[in-house]
Amino acid sequence: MSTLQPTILNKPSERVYSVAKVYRNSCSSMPRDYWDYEQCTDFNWGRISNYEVVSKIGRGKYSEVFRGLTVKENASCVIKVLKPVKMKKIYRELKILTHLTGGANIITLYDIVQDPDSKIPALIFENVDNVDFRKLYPTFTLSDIQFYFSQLLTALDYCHSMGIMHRDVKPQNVMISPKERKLRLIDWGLAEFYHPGVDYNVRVASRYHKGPELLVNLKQYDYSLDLWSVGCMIAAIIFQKEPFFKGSSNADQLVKIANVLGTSELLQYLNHYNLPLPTEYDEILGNYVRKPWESFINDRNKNMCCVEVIDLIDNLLRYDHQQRLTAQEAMNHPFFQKKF
Ligand SMILES: Nc1ncnc2c1ncn2[C@@H]1O[C@H](COP(=O)(O)OP(=O)(O)OP(=O)(O)O)[C@@H](O)[C@H]1O
Repeated sequence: MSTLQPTILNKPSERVYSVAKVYRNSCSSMPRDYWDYEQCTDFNWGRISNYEVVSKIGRGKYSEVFRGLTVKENASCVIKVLKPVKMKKIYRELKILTHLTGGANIITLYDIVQDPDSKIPALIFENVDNVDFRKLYPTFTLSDIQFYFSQLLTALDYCHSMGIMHRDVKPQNVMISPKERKLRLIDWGLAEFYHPGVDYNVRVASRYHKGPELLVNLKQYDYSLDLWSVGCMIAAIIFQKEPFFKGSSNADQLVKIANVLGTSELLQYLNHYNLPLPTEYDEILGNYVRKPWESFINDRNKNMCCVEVIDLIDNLLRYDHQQRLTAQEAMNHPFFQKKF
């Protein structure tokens, strides 16, 4: 076996100002090949001839996705053909998926195959008969929200416990088949291994679901980033405002957040971690007073706005990532205990 070189993947920053409240040593307690997707890249490749493309279902930034069939069993599957990106990113997604597959409500990875000529990898997944969230979410009762979000939080608690942050939680990445009452968290292409004190790239997640930490360039973020995105999803459904924070650019996204959570509270957050407000906000950030959640209640959504769900939203949509509920705390929140 060749000796592994030192790596920056788990190298803490010179100034460590924030570490995860939970599961901070999940990766360090595992052998190096668990998290080192740069130097430990042995995978069991399957045979591409075992799968057949049926029709196209989607096109993402990083892939083309097809509905497919397994040749032997004639069973349905999903084939995600990756676009040419850095091998490092591909290996990261493959490694993370091989660790997480089999976890509750995590999309199951059946196989990884490679086109023999182009060497382009394709991932073979279980199929979910997803109903588009724009059609599905408006039909949700509080009991449905309770059911599906406890499923989503279970998936997140599992990946966090395995030392992995998803970093792109949004409705488009949560497949739901209401007929089977099945939820699967998909798209692990931006997911990353968590190591305490490491500076991460803040250019992750999709604009409307980006946590404030990403928008203020706080690089030592952790699993709690995913809980912000969950908060955005729940708030959007409850208040019938999709998406809940609709920024027209990354900078405007933070302005939209400050408009609700307040400007002085944002400055307090930055102050707490001794970080400057990036200069791009100088001209655009107004002095907003925090809005009470009740101000989002109206005649159309009032039946959804129970005290417990508002309190859950309040405890997820916190500037300070360390003050947000963890996935496990969220699952134990009174909203999930209530009988509807
Ligand atoms: N297992 C699956 N079952 C059903 N549909 C799926 C499945 N996997 C992916 N899809 C569909 O394909 C789309 C793209 O998949 P995915 O998000 O994994 O690709 P991506 O290239 O990383 O996308 P993005 O640009 O949004 O990051 C999904 O939004 C979904 O509509």
